[in-house]
Amino acid sequence: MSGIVIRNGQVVTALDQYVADIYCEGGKIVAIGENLDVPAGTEVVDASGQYVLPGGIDAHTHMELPFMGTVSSDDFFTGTAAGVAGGTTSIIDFIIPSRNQSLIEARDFWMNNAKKACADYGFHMAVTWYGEQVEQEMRRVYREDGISSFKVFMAYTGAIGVDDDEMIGVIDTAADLGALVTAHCEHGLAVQALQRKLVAQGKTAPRYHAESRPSWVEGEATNRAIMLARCSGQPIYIVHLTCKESLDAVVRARQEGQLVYVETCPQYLLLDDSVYDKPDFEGAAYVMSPPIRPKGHQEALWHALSCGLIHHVATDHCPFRQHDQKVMGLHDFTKIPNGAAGIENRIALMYTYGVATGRLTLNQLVDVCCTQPAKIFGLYPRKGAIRVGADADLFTYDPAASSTISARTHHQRVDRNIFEGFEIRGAVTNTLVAGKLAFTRGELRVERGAGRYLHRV
Ligand SMILES: NC(=O)NCCC(=O)O
Ligand SMILES: [Zn+2]
Ligand SMILES: [Zn+2]
Repeated sequence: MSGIVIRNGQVVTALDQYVADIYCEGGKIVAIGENLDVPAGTEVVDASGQYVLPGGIDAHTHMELPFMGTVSSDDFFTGTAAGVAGGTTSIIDFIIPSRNQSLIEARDFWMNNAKKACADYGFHMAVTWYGEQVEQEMRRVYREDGISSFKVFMAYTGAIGVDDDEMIGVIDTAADLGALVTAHCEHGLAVQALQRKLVAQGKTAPRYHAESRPSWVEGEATNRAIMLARCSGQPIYIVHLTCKESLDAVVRARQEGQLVYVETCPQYLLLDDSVYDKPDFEGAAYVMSPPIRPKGHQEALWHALSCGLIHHVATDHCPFRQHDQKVMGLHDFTKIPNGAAGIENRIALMYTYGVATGRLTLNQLVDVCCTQPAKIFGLYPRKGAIRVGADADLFTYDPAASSTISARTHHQRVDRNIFEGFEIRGAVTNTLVAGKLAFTRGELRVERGAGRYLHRV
């Protein structure tokens, strides 16, 4: 099998930066060094003046998710392809059974959908109800499918949300398995009460989505999730953390010696809640849960990221088209499908607004976008590393390029981009997935179904 060599790039890992060639064959990194001798016929990528990073991992995506009466608009193929265009080569998506549905039945449905992915994929298993059957099925997916992380929603009460009693059951079973519990933290009943009051007052526009889910509603649930994990002596992973109140809860727990992993997303770092005041229902594009926060929270998140309190920047990629999906909530914000796209822009945004502004080092960017998710979710050092024997998932980044984000030019299958008009410094120039050039000079060369399932035990 002929290989591929990336020549003369500045190789950047979570720890190092050095100039080297990287030779890949059979889907793996085979050699790293200066002026490597490679077999005749080897494809050459010239990365002079560019960075070479480990393929990005996005541990929070929702491809073709059935949700709020519709289905998220990127499927596993289009969503992973958009990720590849942005330097992301692996995702961890969520299997989300409906309440009372068998976890095994849901697993089969999601596994079948994901076969079309063009980049590697794993799954967290959401647990949306709890009992003896669920406990047995958690054990089964851990054993059979290497699903080593479970997710609970403290929001979405009456749909996929769980109560505290159910959450304790999930934490205890996960503890017994040595698996990690991840939590969406918002007080579900408080949100519902606020929604009812706002709608009764005729406050039905997208802005009221944010008002129905204030930061303290998230902060309370974050604190409670941490406390419930502590009762079982377990770590916990907080997904899409957005606000100071939640950070306070995390800091308290960390000071007391509890391991709390934290994830945030670019939208919470870069946008403020003025987006909900856009005219003509455009604020609906930003309806996601938790919502975009008022000014002030973003700086606190950047600080937490730069000092290592936040481990992973994921996207919560969950796109819904404006014209036929978001519009379902035109007269009632509670019916706007929650979610937005982001997988394609994550790394470029973190480079532009993190590294280029001096808030993050390049090594930190690699850490939070590539290495930490691999370590936390059982993929390291196969993923998240540039070393001999690791998967040949890599991308090159040209710091001299520039562009502007737009829904007109992105690959995500959605008609809005919540970062529309954002200036970008640098560009992803080549992405290798398992040693194959899947994106080069602006052209996607992805193969439907080429992605491999990631067993994580
Ligand atoms: N975040 C969001 O609004 N939609 C996707 C589901 C979730 O992560 O809560
Ligand atoms: Zn969530
Ligand atoms: Zn999500």
